[in-house]
Amino acid sequence: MPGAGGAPPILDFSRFYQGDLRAKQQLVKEVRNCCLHNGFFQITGHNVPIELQNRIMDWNKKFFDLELEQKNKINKDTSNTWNRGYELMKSQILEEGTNPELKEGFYIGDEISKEHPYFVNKKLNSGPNMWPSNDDLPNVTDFKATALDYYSQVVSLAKDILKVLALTLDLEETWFDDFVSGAVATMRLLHYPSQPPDSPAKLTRGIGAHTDFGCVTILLQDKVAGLQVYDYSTKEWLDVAPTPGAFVVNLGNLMMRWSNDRYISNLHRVINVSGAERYSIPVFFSGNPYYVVKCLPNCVQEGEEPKWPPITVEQAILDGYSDSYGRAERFKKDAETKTKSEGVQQVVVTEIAGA
Ligand SMILES: O=C(O)CCC(=O)C(=O)O
Ligand SMILES: [Fe+2]
Repeated sequence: MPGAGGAPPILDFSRFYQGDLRAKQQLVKEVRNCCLHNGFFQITGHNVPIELQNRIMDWNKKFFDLELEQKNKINKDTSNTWNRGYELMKSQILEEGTNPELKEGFYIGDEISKEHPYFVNKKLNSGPNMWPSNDDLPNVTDFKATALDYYSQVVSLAKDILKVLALTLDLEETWFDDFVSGAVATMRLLHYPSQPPDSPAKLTRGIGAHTDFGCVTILLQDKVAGLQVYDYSTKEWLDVAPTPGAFVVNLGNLMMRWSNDRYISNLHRVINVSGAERYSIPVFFSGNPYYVVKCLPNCVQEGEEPKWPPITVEQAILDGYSDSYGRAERFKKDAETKTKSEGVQQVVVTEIAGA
């Protein structure tokens, strides 16, 4: 039975679209098993064309092939947008005690205007997006069109996945509609350089062990492995081998809160010891920033207290980001202080993280 154990199984999502009720119920059952087991599954049979997946992955590689100086012109910290643009290597630490992560990123969201209420009110994910110039990245209009097409198709898939998730929780298929209406989502192009084989022991991560902050994440991997999911029953890290055309889907913290921890927002990480460059594209579906997520009535027994207090989507996401980027900032400051106090020019970061 898919979802009963081991690495995230591949489920055929076309059963959601086919109109065969028995097949759809079987899909719901398989998804529920995965949610209860480790909150991860993979899907094929979705409507996002493989050709579009390939095109956005090609652009991902082309973007990160630019010179650092070109990427830095659209650094996400140099604009008044939130979470849009280029993110330098080593700017985040998701796992306390590890080194700044060996990944660089590029954040893209809805192409909203400066008049949009989310931008005016500085709500989550405020745009507009930042794109390289055509001089730096020839044919950038195609990059932009491909990225936005991919983004909107994956966001639409996320909404279908939420319908299935509602059914797994014995709710109406439309239960998440208010949360979905006006939802924000963030797409992140990622590049992980290859790491030395002793990386796990040296506390070097492509991305440290973390859970995702939002509701559901839909991830596209290229051909290079490196993603691992934690298995609580065996206390082992399970590899999620890339499968052409498949998306990896995982539940985020909001889904865990809603279900009073019945569903798992699971730890995962990336350590790329493959010897090759790794690229991936997660799309984080956060939801309507104003929406308040609170324990579902059917996930709490009579007389039992919900494990989590209600929280707005916006607060939950902001907390997650500020923890992880704040940690990287503190790490840099500690490293500087240590450098000054010891009078040395270079800091061996692994020593500090392990200390
Ligand atoms: O690159 C991957 O495979 C995973 C990325 C991830 O977990 C994240 O960005 O939250
Ligand atoms: Fe993640």
